[in-house]
Amino acid sequence: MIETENLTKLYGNFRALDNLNLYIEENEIFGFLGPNGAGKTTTINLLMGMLQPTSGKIRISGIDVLRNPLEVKKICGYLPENVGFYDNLTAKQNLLYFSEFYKIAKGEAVKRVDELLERVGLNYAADKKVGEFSKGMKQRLGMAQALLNDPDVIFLDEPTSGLDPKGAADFRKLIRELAGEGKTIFFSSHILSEVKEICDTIGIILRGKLIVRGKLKELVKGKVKVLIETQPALNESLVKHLASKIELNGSKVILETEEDCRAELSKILCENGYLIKELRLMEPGLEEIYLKVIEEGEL
Ligand SMILES: Nc1ncnc2c1ncn2[C@@H]1O[C@H](COP(=O)(O)OP(=O)(O)OP(=O)(O)O)[C@@H](O)[C@H]1O
Repeated sequence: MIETENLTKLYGNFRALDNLNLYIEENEIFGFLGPNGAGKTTTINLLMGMLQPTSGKIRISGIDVLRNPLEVKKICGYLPENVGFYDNLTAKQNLLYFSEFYKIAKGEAVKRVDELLERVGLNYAADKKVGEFSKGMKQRLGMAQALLNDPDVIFLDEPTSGLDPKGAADFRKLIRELAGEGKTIFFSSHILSEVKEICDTIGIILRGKLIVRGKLKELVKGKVKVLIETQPALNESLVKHLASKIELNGSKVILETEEDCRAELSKILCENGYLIKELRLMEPGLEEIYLKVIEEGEL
C-alpha cells in the first residue's frame, strides 16, 4: 500500500531523510519509531505529498505521489502532531468546512460529521467552539477530520500525545477498529507500549535512516526471558547451560534464552530441592530492541 524507493530529503545541507526504503502492506498497522528529530514527521509529510523530496520515489496504493499528489490526498487521512482548527467555529462547523475540500455533498457531509463526532466521543461538544476545546478534545476532532474522506490509508503523527489514559485507550481501540475495516495505518509514536499493543510491523528510524523494519513478532523472536525466584537463592551454575545470558535482579534471576525453557527449569529446580517462588516468562521487550538500536546508532 505504501512504498518508497531511496527517499531522501535535504534541508539545505542537512540530510533529514537518507535513502528511505519502506514497504507497508495493505491493512497493516505500521508503527514508526524514532527519537526526536529522527525524521518521522518529514517522512509523513513526504508520503502525503505535502513536502517535495530531494530524490527518490513514493507510491501509495500504486499512485505516484510526486506526479499525482491530489489523487493520493483523496485516499489518505492525516492526523498531524499539532492539529489546526478555526477556534471561532464549532466542532461541527469545522468538520463541515473541511468536508467541502473533499466535495462531499452537503446532506451526506452532515450525516458523516455527526457519525464521526460520535465515533471519536465528541458528540456532546459538537456545537461548542473549538477555541474552548482542551488539547485532547482537539486531538479527537483531528481524528474525525482525518476520517472525513473515508480514507484507505491513515497517517497518525503521535496521535495520543495530548490524551488522558482513557482517551488514549479509546484511540487505540478506534485504530484497531479502523484496521478491522481494512484500512492501512501509519502510526508514528514515542510510546513503545502503545506501539507494541497495536502494531503488526515496526520501523525504527535514526538520523533519517531506517535502521530496523520487520514484524514485531519476528523482531522479538529468540529473545525470550525467563524470571526465576527460588528459596534458597538459585545457584546459577545449575541453569547456565540453558541461557545465553544470565542477569541477577536482587533475589531474582533472569535467563535470556532462545525459547521458553520453563518446563526444563522447573524439573532441574525440583530435582535439586528448590522451592519455586516465581517462574515466569517475561514479555520480550520492544523497549530493549529500541534502546539497543538507538544506543548502537549513536556510537
Ligand atoms: N523546515 C525545516 N528546515 C530545516 N530543518 C528541518 C525542517 N523540518 C525539520 N527539520 C529537521 O529535520 C530533522 C527531522 O525532523 P522531523 O520533524 O521529521 O523529526 P521527528 O522524528 O518527527 O521528530 P519529533 O519526534 O521531535 O517530532 C530534525 O533535525 C529537524 O530539525
